[in-house]
Amino acid sequence: MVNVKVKLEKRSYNIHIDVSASNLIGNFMQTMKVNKKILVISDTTVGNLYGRQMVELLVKDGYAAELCCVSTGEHSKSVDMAMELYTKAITLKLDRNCAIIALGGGVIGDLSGFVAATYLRGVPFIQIPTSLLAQVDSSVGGKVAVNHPMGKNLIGAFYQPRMVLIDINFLSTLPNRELYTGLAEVIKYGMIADKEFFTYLCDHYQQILDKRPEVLTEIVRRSCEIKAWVVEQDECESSIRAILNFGHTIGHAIEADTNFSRYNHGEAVAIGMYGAALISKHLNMCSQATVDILKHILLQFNLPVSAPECGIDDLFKLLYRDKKVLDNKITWVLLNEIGEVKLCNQVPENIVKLALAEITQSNTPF
Ligand SMILES: NC(=O)c1ccc[n+]([C@@H]2O[C@H](COP(=O)([O-])OP(=O)(O)OC[C@H]3O[C@@H](n4cnc5c(N)ncnc54)[C@H](O)[C@@H]3O)[C@@H](O)[C@H]2O)c1
Ligand SMILES: O=C(O)C(=O)C[C@@H](O)[C@H](O)[C@H](O)COP(=O)(O)O
Ligand SMILES: [Zn+2]
Repeated sequence: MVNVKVKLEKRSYNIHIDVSASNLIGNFMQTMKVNKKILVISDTTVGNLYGRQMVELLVKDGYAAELCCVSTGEHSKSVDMAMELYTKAITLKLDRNCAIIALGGGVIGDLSGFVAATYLRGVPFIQIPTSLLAQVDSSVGGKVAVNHPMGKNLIGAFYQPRMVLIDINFLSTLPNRELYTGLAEVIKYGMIADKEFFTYLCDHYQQILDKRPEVLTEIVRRSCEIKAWVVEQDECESSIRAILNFGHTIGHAIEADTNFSRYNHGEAVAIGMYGAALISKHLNMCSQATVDILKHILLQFNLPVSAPECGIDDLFKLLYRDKKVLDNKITWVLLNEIGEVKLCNQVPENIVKLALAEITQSNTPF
């Protein structure tokens, strides 16, 4: 078992990573000191694959676990769905010592975490991420949220889980498209913080695409380590945590502009990272060669680098819904070189529009 610790004083927790780690759920729950009643939230896809097995493991260890599945997909990350889950929690008479477990991808983690943070003003929350994206990113760090039709994650909180339990075996059933989307966030870690890790991804791309468990374990471990290192320094994003948003300013605008349905999160972030790299190059911060290396690995992992359905002006307006906008100025996460980014709130409009023009061209179909 690989363990990564997130050190946040009283809110510190462990990330346990292993093939078959979820079999130990009962043992880990004993250490949590929570009530025997547990609500497990999943989506219908993951619930059908792993929900019953998880509930049975918990029941075997004496827990009264109830599984509640919401429909699969980004549209479940809504206030309406949170309301349905509050109703479920009230009906089950969950009290403040009863845990909520998120069993699923980032949608389930963000939605369940939001419910856990707000139901009775906060109940214990455990993440069991099943998609690569959730294992490397969304289950760690405590950002929980639902979407508003006008923008991504606009209603949310910072609420840390008590534990993250990562079972690499879950990835065996993950569709390829969802593997690629998780890889977008993995590439992000290389770009923002670790050139050596970026090189590891380039060198092992075939083993990654073949889902070799030892290589997946390594990329999950290193990603969690980088995320923990950033979050420990700035839990509520008043400074350095913003680097985890590399590619997201444009990415979230693309998601909202296409009604959260054409591109999934990682795909939109892939286009957004390419857009941010183009802005960096136009500002002479990084070289064309650096932009090309990023584009190459994105394409190698079957990720898009353009969103031809989007219009420049629509995207430009949506950029201002970013949570990093202060005094009507966008804080951009820009690239110096692979492994090093910089925050910048002085990017001229014409440079942003130049990059938006490039990423809305349809020369690289997806
Ligand atoms: N809180 C954060 O820090 C953070 C970070 C990154 C992304 N996010 C959010 O996460 C969401 C995206 O997460 P996602 O990509 O996991 O999407 P998702 O939760 O929709 O999962 C993707 C798809 O994979 C399926 N799936 C998940 N695990 C599976 C498995 N083991 N086997 C078979 N199918 C499986 C799901 O049913 C779904 O169809 C977005 O809403 C994004 O904003 C949050
Ligand atoms: O944990 C963070 O901080 C991140 O920014 C991680 C992102 O990958 C993630 O998509 C996050 O949900 C974006 O947050 P937001 O604050 O821009 O909505
Ligand atoms: Zn993200």
